[in-house]
Amino acid sequence: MKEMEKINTVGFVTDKVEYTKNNKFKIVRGKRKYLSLQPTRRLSSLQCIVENGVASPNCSGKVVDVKQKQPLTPKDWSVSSWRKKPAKQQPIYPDQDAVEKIVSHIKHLPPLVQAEEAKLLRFRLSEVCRGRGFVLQGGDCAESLEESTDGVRDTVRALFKMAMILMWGSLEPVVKIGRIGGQFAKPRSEDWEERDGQRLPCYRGDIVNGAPFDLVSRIPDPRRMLAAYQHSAGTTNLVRALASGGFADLRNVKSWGMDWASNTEKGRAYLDTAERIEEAVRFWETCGVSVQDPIIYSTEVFTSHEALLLPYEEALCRKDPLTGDMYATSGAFIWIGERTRDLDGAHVEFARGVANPIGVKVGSGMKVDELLCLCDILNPRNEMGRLTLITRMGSKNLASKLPYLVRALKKEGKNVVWITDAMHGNTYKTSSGVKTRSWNHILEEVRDFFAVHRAEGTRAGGVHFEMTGKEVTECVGGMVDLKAESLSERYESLCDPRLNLSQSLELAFEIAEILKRQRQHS
Ligand SMILES: O=C[C@H](O)[C@H](O)COP(=O)(O)O
Ligand SMILES: C=C(OP(=O)(O)O)C(=O)O
Ligand SMILES: [Mn+2]
Repeated sequence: MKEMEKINTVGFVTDKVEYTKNNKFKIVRGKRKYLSLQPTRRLSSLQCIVENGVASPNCSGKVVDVKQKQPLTPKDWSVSSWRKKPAKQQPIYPDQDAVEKIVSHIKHLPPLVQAEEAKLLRFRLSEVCRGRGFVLQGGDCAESLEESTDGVRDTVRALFKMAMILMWGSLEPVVKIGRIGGQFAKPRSEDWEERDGQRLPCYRGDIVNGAPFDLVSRIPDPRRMLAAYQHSAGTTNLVRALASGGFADLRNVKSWGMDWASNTEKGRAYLDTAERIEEAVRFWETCGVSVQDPIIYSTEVFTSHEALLLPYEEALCRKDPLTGDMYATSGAFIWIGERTRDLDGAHVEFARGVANPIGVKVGSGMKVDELLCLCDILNPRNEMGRLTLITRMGSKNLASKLPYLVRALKKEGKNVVWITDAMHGNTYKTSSGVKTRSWNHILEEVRDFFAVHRAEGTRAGGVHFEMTGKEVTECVGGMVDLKAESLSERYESLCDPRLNLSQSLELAFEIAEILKRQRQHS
């Protein structure tokens, strides 16, 4: 048996391993050290990360000497333990038996994502937590069951373009997470909606009821859970297909839809950056790295949604045969919303038992003690990559409210990824009652988020947007200078206003600048 010092892995080396026959290896000393700054997706047969005695996702080597694994799913938890807790924001279905019938049916359907995808994302997020990489999470506020293939493709491609811009600025990997393939359930401020004297239940997302303002549409219908499952299956499949081949034509900046940029000096600077990205890709092609190479044309995009509708989430929990842990297979990443993050509530109870990477929205009312408790409940082993905190405080509040939280978590040594949702704290209604957000407020909140982390010596780990690849007219401002009067021209969102493609790209260029400055000063 040959002893080897250091095996290069995705980003780690094990101190010492022993080769056994058939290219299997065992860890002699379990300590891991970070080795490479450039995690790679392409692993050779002997490359592997060992965490908790379990080989990493994508690992084709085999660990023969595993340490006793501690289960990620706690013993005092079950897929239905949330039912004993108060569950906010759940629809009131007229026929509960029909709900349970659909739920039992979904329990027997294939998972939408594999545990391996959730594990891989957890690893990617652990890298961000260690200070390597940046998260880009984005997509619709509320997905539609009527969304077309083109709509999904446009959003994913918008995410790709934004990610390329951010990578250019940060020179770090960008972890792409779509609000896609399951973002169908919406928490609402009001239970009822009134129009012209008629009062109906509010719209709670296509998985619950229909958006049209009529009684039939607004009555919660459990069959929609099945429809949402099927739509999510198709969307997730499309996202995977795009991820494995959708990058190729994006090396041509002309296909980015950046006509809006050519009229101003700032816009021309963006175009210049875009052209430099194109040149960089061409340079590598000249060096012999083919565009057919997966490293150029393939990438990773993970699915995510708010785990709000608990009977549906329960129905899609599956045990990972490799580890025995339970995973929410409705999406790779799930989060708990601002309205349902009560410490003793059903949503926190559900999320604490699944082994996925999870997120929690953090509004300006979050108390330090409350957040520390959430960290303890949701990440009792304080593992990197498990917990992402998504601030959504609004441009008026973030600079004054976030520092206390960041400082307290740093002091307690809590391992979290901080990202900012610069949308939900910035919503307002125009004088004619249309929900909108201003591009300037969004950028302001992002800037403050970076500034707070810089001042506290912590890491701004990413951004979260409601956005689409279409040129909708839902948020005001940006270089296209969208005015409140124009919002009705193409307002398509089923719930909150999204950034359109040009507003999203413009924001990505601004964030890339921040990341670049940060890199140059570090
Ligand atoms: O997406 C988030 C919430 O569901 C949304 O902001 C709620 O909107 P409302 O305040 O109009 O109910
Ligand atoms: C409901 C959402 O946000 P929040 O919980 O932050 O209001 C959302 O992101 O869709
Ligand atoms: Mn929203």
